[in-house]
Amino acid sequence: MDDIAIQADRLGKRYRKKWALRDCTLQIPAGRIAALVGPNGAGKSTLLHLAVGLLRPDEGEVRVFGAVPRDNTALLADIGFVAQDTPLYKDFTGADLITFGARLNRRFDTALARERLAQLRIPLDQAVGTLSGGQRAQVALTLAIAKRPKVLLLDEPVASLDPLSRREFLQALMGGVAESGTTVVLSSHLLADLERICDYLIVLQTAHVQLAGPVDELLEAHRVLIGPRGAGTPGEVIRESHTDRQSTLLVRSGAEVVPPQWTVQDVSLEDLVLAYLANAGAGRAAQLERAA
Ligand SMILES: Nc1ncnc2c1ncn2[C@@H]1O[C@H](COP(=O)(O)OP(=O)(O)OP(=O)(O)O)[C@@H](O)[C@H]1O
Repeated sequence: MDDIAIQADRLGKRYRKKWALRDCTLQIPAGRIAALVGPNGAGKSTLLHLAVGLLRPDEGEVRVFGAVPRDNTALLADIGFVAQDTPLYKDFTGADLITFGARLNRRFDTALARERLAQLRIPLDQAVGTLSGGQRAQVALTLAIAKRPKVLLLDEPVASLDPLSRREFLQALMGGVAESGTTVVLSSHLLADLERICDYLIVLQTAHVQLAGPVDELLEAHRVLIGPRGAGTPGEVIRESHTDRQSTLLVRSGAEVVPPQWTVQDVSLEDLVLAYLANAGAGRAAQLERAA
């Protein structure tokens, strides 16, 4: 189906006995900018590597625009991928890499690549191995964008950028994507950045999907309630904290009427992600305790 860019069905990847990703079922609609979040080791890079076909699943499957990436090399032209450590041929200059990119990719936009690097004042004639970490990240991102992919997978693309470059990069990404309709999946720990630009959210914790869906629907479906401790609560409690007298709850709510003793507040993306991660963490700790 063309309106679904990435579809995972019970997708799993294991290293020896340990699952890096398990039972991952999700659909990322085309044209979205999806945030992939979760703590270190949650399985974010594994999911991205499976989606680009660099890893083979041990269970289930992932499809990109309906095709299985590992079996379908033609699909690679439609996928741009920047790995976490932005690997580049270190002895090559930016100009070499642009020439290389243009030879390998039919749709490669040489002018865009040159312009972007010039704007960033990254010299085209310098070996990329001698550029700073942030500059190398920008070169890798530029090459991926210039490929004009239908799906762009970015593994922590802004981690090594300074705050201004980060903001500029994310703005450029949003602008470029809005024009071209590219679907972007971007993993990051920087929730405030993600809140500004992403309209789809995937939360991973210890190899499992905790939450996935359009950001606006997820924010709409949750709220923070503040009220007297012990009062009955409407909705499913995801996260709670208490003082002697007062409770603060993050709840998934339906159409229930909130009793008047509760004050209702909207939820931010950061509140939502942290609540689900903390909740999952508590659930896992209890499971481990029971298993011990
Ligand atoms: N090549 C490998 N061999 C063995 N275990 C691996 C390998 N690659 C990943 N793992 C394990 O799989 C799990 C998921 O790793 P992954 O790199 O996908 O996490 P991540 O969410 O991207 O983490 P981070 O935020 O630190 O980048 C981790 O427990 C990791 O140790």
